[in-house]
Order: sequence, then C-alpha cells, then structure tokens
Amino acid sequence: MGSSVEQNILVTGGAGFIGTHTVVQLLKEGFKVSIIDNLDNSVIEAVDRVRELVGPDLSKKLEFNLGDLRNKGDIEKLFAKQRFDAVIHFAGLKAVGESVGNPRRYFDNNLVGTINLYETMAKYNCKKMVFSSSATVYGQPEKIPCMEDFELKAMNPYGRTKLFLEEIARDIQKAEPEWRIVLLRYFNPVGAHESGRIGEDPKGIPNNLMPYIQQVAVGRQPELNVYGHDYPTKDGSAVRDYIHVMDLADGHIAALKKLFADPEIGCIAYNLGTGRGTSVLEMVAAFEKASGKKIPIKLCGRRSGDATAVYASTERAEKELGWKAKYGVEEMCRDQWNWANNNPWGYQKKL
Ligand SMILES: NC(=O)c1ccc[n+]([C@@H]2O[C@H](COP(=O)([O-])OP(=O)(O)OC[C@H]3O[C@@H](n4cnc5c(N)ncnc54)[C@H](O)[C@@H]3O)[C@@H](O)[C@H]2O)c1
Ligand SMILES: O=c1ccn([C@@H]2O[C@H](COP(=O)(O)OP(=O)(O)O[C@H]3O[C@H](CO)[C@@H](O)[C@H](O)[C@H]3O)[C@@H](O)[C@H]2O)c(=O)[nH]1
Repeated sequence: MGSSVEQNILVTGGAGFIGTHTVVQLLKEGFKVSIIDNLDNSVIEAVDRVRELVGPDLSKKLEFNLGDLRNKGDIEKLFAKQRFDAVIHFAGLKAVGESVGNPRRYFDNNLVGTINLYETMAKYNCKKMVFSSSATVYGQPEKIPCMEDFELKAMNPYGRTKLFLEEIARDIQKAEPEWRIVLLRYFNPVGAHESGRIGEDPKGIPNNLMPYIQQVAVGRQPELNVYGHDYPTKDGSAVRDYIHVMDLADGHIAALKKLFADPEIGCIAYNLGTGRGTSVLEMVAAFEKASGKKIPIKLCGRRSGDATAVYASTERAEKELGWKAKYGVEEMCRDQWNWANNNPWGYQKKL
C-alpha cells in the first residue's frame, strides 16, 4: 500500500476541512506530511484529531507549521530545512459573498500567497503541484455535465482567483516544461471522516448548504432557507454534484501518484465529482433520513449568482487517474450527521 520511497509532501491549508481529511489518507498511504497553515479558518485541535485518527506511529510523520503564504519567509523556512517531493495547495479563502465585499483580501491571500509558493518551489527545484481549483471556474455552464475543456469564466472575485490561478499554472508550466501541475476542480465537497472526529467547522453562519442543514439539525439554526424553488429542475430547487470529502481526499492521492508517474503530464485539470446531480430538496430529505431529524425549511427567492444545475463529467479522472467516487448521498449524509451529532459545536468544546 505505502509508496516505496518515502515521499515528503507539503500540504498548505492542511488544518482545514479538505486538508485534514486528505492528510489522514496521505499518512495512511505512507507519505510524510508537512502542513503549513495560518489557522485563519481552522483550529489546531483539527490537526490533533488527525494525529489521534492515524495513531502515534504515523503521527511521527506529520509536522505542523504555523505560517502564512503571504509571507514568503514562512515558506522559505520550510523549504530551507527539508526537501519536498510535491506540494498539495489547499490554502486559500473561499467565501463567495465575502469576496464580493472585499476582493482585495481575496486577491492578496489567494493570488499573492500562491505566487509566493511557486517562487519558493522553483527556487528549491520542487516542481510538482496539486492545486485546489473549483467547479466555480465553469460559471453558469451552458451544458451539463461539465467537461474539463469547457470555456471557463468567473462569476465573482473568489471564482476569479481560481480562474487566474489556473491560468498562472498553465503559463508557468508552458514556460518551464519540467513543472507537473494537476488542477483539481472540486464540485460540492460534503460529509466527514467516518469516525466523526474530523469534519467541516465553518466560522460564523454557514454559507453552504450542508453545514447549514447540519446546524439546523443540532438546533443552532431554526430553519433552512431554500434559495430558489422555481428552477427548471425536477423539484424546482437547484441541482449540484455533492461529493464525499473522503472521496475527494482519495482523488488527491490519485493525482499525486499520477504526478510522480507521468513525466508528460504537463498542466492538466480534472473534475472531482460523482457525475450525479442532487437537488436541494433531495439533499434535505436524505439528511432527514440519515439523522432522523426534521429539517424545517422556508422556500425563498433565488440566491444571486447561483447556477440552476451543475454536475461533473467524471470521465477524464476515471480514465487517467483511475479514480472514481465511491460514496453516494446516503453515506455523505450519514457521515455528516455522525460528525454533527458528536460535535454539535464543531471543534469548540462549547459556545
Ligand atoms: N469546500 C468547498 O466547497 C470548496 C470547493 C471548491 C474548492 N475549494 C478550495 O479548496 C481549498 C480548501 O478548502 P476547504 O474547504 O478545506 O477550506 P478551509 O477554509 O477549511 O481550509 C483552508 C485552509 O487554508 C488556511 N489558509 C488560508 N489562507 C492561508 C494563508 N494565506 N496561509 C496559510 N494558510 C492559509 C486556512 O486557515 C484553512 O485552514 C480552498 O482553496 C478552496 O477554495 C473548496
Ligand atoms: O442555506 C442555504 C445554502 C445553500 N442553498 C442552496 O444550495 C445549493 C448549493 O449551495 P452551496 O452549498 O453554497 O454551494 P455552491 O453555491 O454550489 O458553491 C460551492 O461549490 C462551488 C463549486 O465547488 C465552490 O466553488 C464554492 O466555493 C462553494 O461554496 C445552491 O443552490 C444554494 O442556493 C440553500 O438553498 N440554502
């Protein structure tokens, strides 16, 4: 199972939602992992729980570094003391609404942070990167399922940072062909580790559907606002491609293995989704079934900027990465509920 030579991976944003789940899988696969995170949207308790999940032996292969990618010196310090075989780059801000009100914060954090990272990687001759992109780069897709070669467009400053960063990656790799870069376009990551020990813990009132439903289920919010019930979909609510965060984590392992194995990979994008669309109302029903809790809903107008229906074509990832999502909506809701039920206040002890 483990990689033959112990490869050392730098994981930026490794204390966050997708980062923690991926770090668990990386350690189990035999990789050595160094996290850099400024804890802007995460807590150290999440990393402690990763250690608890993988046990004392594998924990020895995990190192946490408090640092900010906007500060080149923080990245430099890490590269100066050890060699990295590749970087998985999760660190970034991701709240669409906040990015509209404060675009400079998003450009500074996501763009400057990533450019600093590339500069330092180049300096230390580490030229393999897995980057967290997003289905947001498809904008309002004209056709579904979304294929990787569709035209790309951004709908807001957050989306623009992902689009720019994809373009930056393509330019760098074109100019310096020794770079190998995988751009992973996540659809809607949900669920949690099956242990219920790690999961998503957004600060403040959640913007995204599943964390919001979860907070209704545990009594932190009174009801769910369903944004849009007049879409031309099966039940009038919007359709998305929800993907279990553990499937997503495994997608990163597959991408990493491809990077190491394929010198010709260049810079390439892969969708990570299930290829299935689920409506908001279907998701509510699935969560009610998994949790045994009633989720009161209020039908509201559409949320501005939302697409009607988005889901992935998974063909390229299946064919070239040998990766396919294993879990369906039932397991996503089961694991999300297990996390919520055991940690109603997330990583906080109590409010
Ligand atoms: N969760 C989603 O719905 C989703 C969908 C598509 C793409 N993505 C992308 O995936 C990545 C990970 O998302 P997530 O859901 O795990 O988010 P998250 O906020 O839970 O994790 C991001 C981590 O990066 C850290 N971070 C942010 N800026 C940093 C900086 N300048 N220096 C160091 N650390 C920094 C945060 O503290 C946090 O721990 C992000 O780039 C996000 O844009 C997420
Ligand atoms: O309280 C809520 C929250 C959401 N929704 C609806 O649920 C659907 C899904 O919304 P959400 O969970 O916010 O996901 P998206 O808007 O699809 O965007 C997510 O998925 C994109 C693609 O991965 C990422 O780029 C974004 O960062 C991430 O927020 C949409 O129709 C929303 O209008 C509600 O009805 N009520």
